[in-house]
Amino acid sequence: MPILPRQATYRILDASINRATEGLRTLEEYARFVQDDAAANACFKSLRHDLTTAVGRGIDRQRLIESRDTPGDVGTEIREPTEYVRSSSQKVIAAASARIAQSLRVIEEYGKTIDGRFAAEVEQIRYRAYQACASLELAAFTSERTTQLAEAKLYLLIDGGESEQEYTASIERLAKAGVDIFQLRDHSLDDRTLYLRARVGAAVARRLGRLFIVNDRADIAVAADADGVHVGQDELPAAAVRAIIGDRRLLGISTHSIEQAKEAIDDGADYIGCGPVFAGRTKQFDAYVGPAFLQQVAQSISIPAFAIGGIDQSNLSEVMAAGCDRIAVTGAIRDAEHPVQAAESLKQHLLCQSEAREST
Ligand SMILES: Cc1ncc(COP(=O)(O)OP(=O)(O)O)c(N)n1
Ligand SMILES: Cc1ncsc1CCOP(=O)(O)O
Ligand SMILES: [Mg+2]
Repeated sequence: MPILPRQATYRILDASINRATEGLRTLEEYARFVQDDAAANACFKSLRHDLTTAVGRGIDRQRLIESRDTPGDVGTEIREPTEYVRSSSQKVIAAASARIAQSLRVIEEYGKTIDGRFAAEVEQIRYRAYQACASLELAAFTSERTTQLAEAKLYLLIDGGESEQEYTASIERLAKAGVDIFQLRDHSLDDRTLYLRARVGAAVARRLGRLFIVNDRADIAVAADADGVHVGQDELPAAAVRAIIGDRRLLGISTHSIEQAKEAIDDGADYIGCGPVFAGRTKQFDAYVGPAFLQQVAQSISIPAFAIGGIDQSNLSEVMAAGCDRIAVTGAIRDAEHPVQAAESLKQHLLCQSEAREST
């Protein structure tokens, strides 16, 4: 005795099979055209093919097609506003992965009422799909981070703020004003508060499509699910940081000479900080590298390099004249009368410089 009218079961199966194959195709295209990953591309293709074969063997195609009634489907009108928004390709992957998992489960469950062997075959496909989707989603996360880093111009070092609310509101305002990367650098916080601020800051930054880095503390960067960590010359060496953060998070290293910059690349840094260029109010130094170091970096360093130290609107042209169009700042924004306007203005100048360079 069927648990549902056969027609309804076939309608469910038809819709879910379409959903699953569309989701698999979405990931197949990402693996092929975005990741250039032949193995992942082949994996999704074979999942799609195996599902189609299983359906061909276990389900009567004519009944599937006959059951289709798109105009009479009460579900086609129901849409969540979020279905129309994917703020990044990584979100496309996440949505497609969820759709695949759900629809394979639906096919399996309703398939059991038609043919147990078919349901068992779909179950195996579902397990393979879980694994393949998770790998692609992780790879998408990593490549999105790298792309965001490559495009970043304005990097802001922030403290933990007066309260969590003030801190998150400030990140939101400044992200909208054009800050690409936030770094939590606050030596006054206890570990618990540092972790909590890092966690909430990383979540807010991710929602807004910005990167979030933790200063000095690889352990907190991982625990808070931040995008990476920044270390100086006297802190944990790169290999030790990598052992904690893995390959998927970003590693930034401070450099004060061209030799250190080259060493940072050899050690696997994703980006470098170059400074201190000028004297500023945030941190005092005995010596400054000046724009000459930035010029050396521009000529011979291939990874993103952020000039840091006393940079503001008054000396930005010197930094840019040295060939550097990425900066990391604190005081220029924190101490400005209007921090949002200061961020907007710095960003605008940096972008103008990059565009001018690209067009020559
Ligand atoms: C982007 C960036 N560049 C340089 C630094 C300085 O790091 P470090 O030399 O380790 O000094 P502290 O920040 O730890 O005082 C940075 N934080 N970020
Ligand atoms: C942490 C750090 N490292 C080199 S300069 C600097 C401080 C950057 O702040 P500011 O932009 O206010 O000089
Ligand atoms: Mg440090």
